[in-house]
Amino acid sequence: MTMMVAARAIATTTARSVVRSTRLPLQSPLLYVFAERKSHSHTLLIRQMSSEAPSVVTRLQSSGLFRSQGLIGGKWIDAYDGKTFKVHNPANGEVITNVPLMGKRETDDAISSAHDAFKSWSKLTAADRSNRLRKWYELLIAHKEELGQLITLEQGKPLKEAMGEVTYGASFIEFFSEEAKRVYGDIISPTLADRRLFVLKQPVGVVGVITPWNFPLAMITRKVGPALACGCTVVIKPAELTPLTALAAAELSLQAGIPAGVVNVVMGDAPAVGDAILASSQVRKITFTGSTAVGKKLMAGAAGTVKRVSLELGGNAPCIVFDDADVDVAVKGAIAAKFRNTGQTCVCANRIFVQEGIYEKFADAFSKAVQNLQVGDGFGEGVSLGPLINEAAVQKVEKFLQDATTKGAKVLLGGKRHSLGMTFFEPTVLTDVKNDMLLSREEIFGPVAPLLPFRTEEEAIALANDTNAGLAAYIFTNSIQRSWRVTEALEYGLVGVNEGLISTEVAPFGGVKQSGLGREGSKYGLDEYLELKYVCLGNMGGN
Ligand SMILES: NC(=O)c1ccc[n+]([C@@H]2O[C@H](COP(=O)([O-])OP(=O)(O)OC[C@H]3O[C@@H](n4cnc5c(N)ncnc54)[C@H](O)[C@@H]3O)[C@@H](O)[C@H]2O)c1
Ligand SMILES: O=CCCC(=O)O
Repeated sequence: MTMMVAARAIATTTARSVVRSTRLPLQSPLLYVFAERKSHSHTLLIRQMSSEAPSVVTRLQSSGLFRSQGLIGGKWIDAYDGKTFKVHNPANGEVITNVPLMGKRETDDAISSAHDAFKSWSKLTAADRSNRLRKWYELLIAHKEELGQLITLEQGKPLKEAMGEVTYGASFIEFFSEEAKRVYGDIISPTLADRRLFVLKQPVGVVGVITPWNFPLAMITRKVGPALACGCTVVIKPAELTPLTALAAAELSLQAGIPAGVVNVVMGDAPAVGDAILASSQVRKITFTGSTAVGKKLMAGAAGTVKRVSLELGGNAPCIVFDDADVDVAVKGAIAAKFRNTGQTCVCANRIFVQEGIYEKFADAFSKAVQNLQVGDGFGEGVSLGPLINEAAVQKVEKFLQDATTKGAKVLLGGKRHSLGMTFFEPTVLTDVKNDMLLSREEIFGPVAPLLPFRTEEEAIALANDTNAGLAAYIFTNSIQRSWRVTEALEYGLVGVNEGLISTEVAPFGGVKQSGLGREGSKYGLDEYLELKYVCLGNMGGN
């Protein structure tokens, strides 16, 4: 089918594809490696949530996980001046609750609590810390449904995907409960006979943890798991758009026997909280996930007290489909890499490069698969794309689309706000995109898939690397030689070969260039929270 015919066929089915559907999109690859495998009880839960959405908050309240205060030194606290801010449901704009608008004073107290707690937490045996982390993991899993509901409520992602995030987020606590027991030092061969040389590994101290809204649980646990495993204590500042999941997870940490003060949560005035964390010499490390712009500010701010810094920043992932690829595999992988969390993921495919020989075939198959993505309230049955997080996010997508179409890109599917209103956006496919358009230079963070044609392998590599970002990249090819050649040439921290969803707790996650510093998850994730202390034991020939 030619591109024009494909576009017409797609246009006639667009309306059907974007309304709330009662049909489960079994053929959709989006439902989900990260989501739980479908089960009968799971489907029932989604139906129930769909028809009883207003009672979600009541149900969460009765579970004890609906917390709407900050946590400082084990106590649930309002802002000292009583100020609050509203947390909204992005699917309908309703206010879920008010939470304290905290600033410098509350943050300073949270830091003091974490500093006090560090003295005893860091002295526990690794086995003791491990057991408490294990208990926390078990509680997170035991409350997967409530936590999933909370994520859908404040972040908007489909419930099935939200529960997948709980499993994924909890996996970091489980993994690091085990790694806690594997922090080893070293013995170095001495250069002088009467000396013995050792390397001790010790926790860095109090850690400031600043996280984004797109994964309200997993971005916290990926940092707090290794921090606590090493003996550090934390002050968490979750995103103001999604603080409720963080507070529920913190409540479960207390229930797991993690002592008061080890985990603290403050939120409200982000720059005031951030500045207090940066200014404190008691905070020895800051770990941040979020935009590159804020990451740069924090990195500069950390210089004042020479804190260690880990940064997980924005991406601009290329997804390269070579003409020797299996089209079905490439379509499935590209859909998963693009549309997870409605395109609001740092590792989302931002530019889909397709080799000339396969371009039309891929565009056609890809667009047909995108039509099957069901847009709707995350509590709705069969929904695979929720709303964007807020109006600003929609306006950014619109601006990028306008720039692209003005410069010659063509809309093959979607391209505008969804008829559901609010911040829902149609899943969109663009063809004839160029690498110098705005949406190829910056993260789209929305459900827009730009297809960019290329001729040769060298050209694809050059285009893919032509960005300041370097987080995730994806390639689709059936040639093992090409997969290695291209993987080695890509300036990225993660590469998926014939796979669009690659994040896991057991592998290192992080970017190069302006996508960040450091790695999270895996055995390497521990190093970010450990100081090396070299010890020279002298006079070994004496008494
Ligand atoms: N590399 C990764 O692992 C990864 C993972 C998820 C998201 N991200 C990136 O996060 C971005 C989306 O998240 P976002 O919009 O929440 O990012 P953001 O940078 O706006 O906010 C992230 C966090 O920083 C806080 N913040 C903002 N200004 C601050 C300041 N002056 N001082 C201290 N804290 C401040 C926010 O309140 C929030 O908690 C995207 O760029 C995405 O790529 C990266
Ligand atoms: O948005 C970034 C995190 C997503 C992931 O962990 O795969």
